[in-house]
Amino acid sequence: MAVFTPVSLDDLETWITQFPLGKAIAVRGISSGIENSNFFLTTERGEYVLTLFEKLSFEQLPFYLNLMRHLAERGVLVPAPVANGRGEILHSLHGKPASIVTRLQGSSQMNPQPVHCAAVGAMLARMHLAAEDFPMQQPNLRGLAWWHETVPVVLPYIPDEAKALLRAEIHTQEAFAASHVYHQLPRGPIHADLFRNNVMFDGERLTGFFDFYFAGCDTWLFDVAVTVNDWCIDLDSGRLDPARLRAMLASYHAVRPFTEAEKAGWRTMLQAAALRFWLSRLYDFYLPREAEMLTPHDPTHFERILRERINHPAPALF
Ligand SMILES: Nc1ncnc2c1ncn2[C@@H]1O[C@H](COP(=O)(O)OP(=O)(O)O)[C@@H](O)[C@H]1O
Ligand SMILES: N[C@@H](CCOP(=O)(O)O)C(=O)O
Repeated sequence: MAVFTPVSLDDLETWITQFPLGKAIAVRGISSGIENSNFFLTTERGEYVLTLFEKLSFEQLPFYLNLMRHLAERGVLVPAPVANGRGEILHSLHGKPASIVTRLQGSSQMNPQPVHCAAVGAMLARMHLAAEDFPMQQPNLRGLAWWHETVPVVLPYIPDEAKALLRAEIHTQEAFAASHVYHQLPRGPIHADLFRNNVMFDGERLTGFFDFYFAGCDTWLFDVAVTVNDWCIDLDSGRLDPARLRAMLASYHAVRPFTEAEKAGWRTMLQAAALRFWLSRLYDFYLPREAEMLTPHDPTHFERILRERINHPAPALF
């Protein structure tokens, strides 16, 4: 939507010399960002994305940037942070934290077919496995603790039917999180927001996952459920699309087979993933941040998905 902090070629002339990228040739603001100031940057060495972080701090960013570097080094298709001569990947520009990452080719596939879902499923499984030995720890900051804190904040704003659903679902999720099955679920760093707008395709070829700024350590199954709830549904009804669902899960399973605990927890996890985004959308809708310039996402989309997952349980996992 905006570039909040402008950057010109003049601003980069000296700053860019710390990187092995040659001279900056062009810098162009990306209008679609909502959190940060993003720029397509052309240098003598190629195409990059420059980001000035408007909200995340110098303390918060190392987890995300190091995770991207760790994944890129292991062949997972994600933007690779560019290190300066001192090996640093987090920098400062105009007083804001800043990074340069490699530019992914292509564009987001907003009308995905089974072939796209299969590619996303396989890359997601590769990502989970590649992140297994990532040494940094950060919880999923939009996980159960945040849901617990946020439910009472949004409850006063929503209609009675929605209140009942929200109360019942948070109880379901608290019981699930305390269960034996839940504690057996494999975990590690996850993307946690792998929607269609956070993946690039060049035709049918997946070129990368990006926007890792909700990443954290949580169950792999939660990541799969978040992804399925966006990629494998009919957008109007929230209903699962059997062909896209099969394609995504089969290709994930072929790389990293689902465990028995994951099979047992699958349906509840699809509900958890719907609850997560219903809650954040309710929060942004009823309690917008000061000077928020954006039209908030529609919360009822995820309320519909949650009802759908409860009333028409998904097919069993492989
Ligand atoms: N590494 C990248 N390669 C190519 N395009 C990118 C890359 N990172 C961001 N973009 C582009 O910038 C846009 C905004 O990025 P995003 O991470 O969603 O910003 P914000 O965090 O500000 O919402 C994306 O929709 C995409 O078009
Ligand atoms: N995917 C979330 C919102 C997060 O925004 P993003 O553009 O950073 O992915 C939603 O749809 O509610």
